[in-house]
Amino acid sequence: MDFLGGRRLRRSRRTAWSRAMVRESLLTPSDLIWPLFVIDGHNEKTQIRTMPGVERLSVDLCVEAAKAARDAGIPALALFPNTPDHLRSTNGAEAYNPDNLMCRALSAIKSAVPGIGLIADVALDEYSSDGQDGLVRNGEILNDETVAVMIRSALVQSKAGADIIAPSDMMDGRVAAIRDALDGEGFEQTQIMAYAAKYASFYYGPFREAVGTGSRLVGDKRTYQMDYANSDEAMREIEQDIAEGADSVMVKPGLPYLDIVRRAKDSFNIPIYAYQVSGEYAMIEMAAAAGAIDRYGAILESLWAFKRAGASGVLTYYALEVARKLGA
Ligand SMILES: NCC(=O)CCC(=O)O
Ligand SMILES: [Mg+2]
Repeated sequence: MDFLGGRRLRRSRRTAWSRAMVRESLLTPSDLIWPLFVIDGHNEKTQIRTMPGVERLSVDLCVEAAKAARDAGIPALALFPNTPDHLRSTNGAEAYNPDNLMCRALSAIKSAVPGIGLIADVALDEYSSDGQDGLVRNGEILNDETVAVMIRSALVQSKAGADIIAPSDMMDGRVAAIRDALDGEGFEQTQIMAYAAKYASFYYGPFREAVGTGSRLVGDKRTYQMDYANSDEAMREIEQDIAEGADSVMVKPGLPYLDIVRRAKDSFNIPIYAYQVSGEYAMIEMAAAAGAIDRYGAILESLWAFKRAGASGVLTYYALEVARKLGA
């Protein structure tokens, strides 16, 4: 046969050893960040209907989960509290209660499992009775007033043991404001992982069930989260958060936004994380349960795609399962 230059590209794919030799990206346990949903109580776990296989855990069980994660080689956990209803309010004051669920989980894990990184989500949706990430006045999401509350929240979290503050709210100016406040209180070593390009996405549905905000949310988040039609704007958001002092940035959701991950990787010299969100998890689980796809094959393929796109790591509900299997 007369090939162009005689090249047979299949040659390198013929055997397992050769495929391994030419593989361009790797997936290891240290690429996986595990989100945990925290609830009140002791020895409590509750199911999340739309996230089969993921459970909300009381603080003592989060400590056990953290030990398992550490033993599997997972570098960090991302914590999300399901705040009891009676502690949610329009001003989100529970966000800066030093004894809130988030802070109790941070300090319990930090003292029992000091070797694992703790990422604390900062946004008001987990504490507000409106289900919005910011304070609401006459239907408007207030920017600067929200940032003032977030600063207080970030400080109590840092005192409780957070290693990384992760503002997920998309308010303007919050990275600089949090950096400034942390430095002023002696938390110069606390990192900021900015949810820099967070899209107003339909893929967050199951997460809202998990943290108990879905049923309260009135309207949507399109005045602060990004329009899924945009890519240039994501570069401006990332550039801004880096300028404000972010140590790393995040793109969210994950798989539908791999173009953003790749573009960010090519444009900025900073670690980029992607969040494989709850709706992505649910799609894989439900397709697999219906017999449509091979479950574990699809999971690995999805996680590898993030690495191929240039992500430094992935926040994924599959972290423990995959880290264990990769390490086995
Ligand atoms: N700050 C976290 C989210 O907003 C959603 C994540 C998910 O859907 O898994
Ligand atoms: Mg921004």
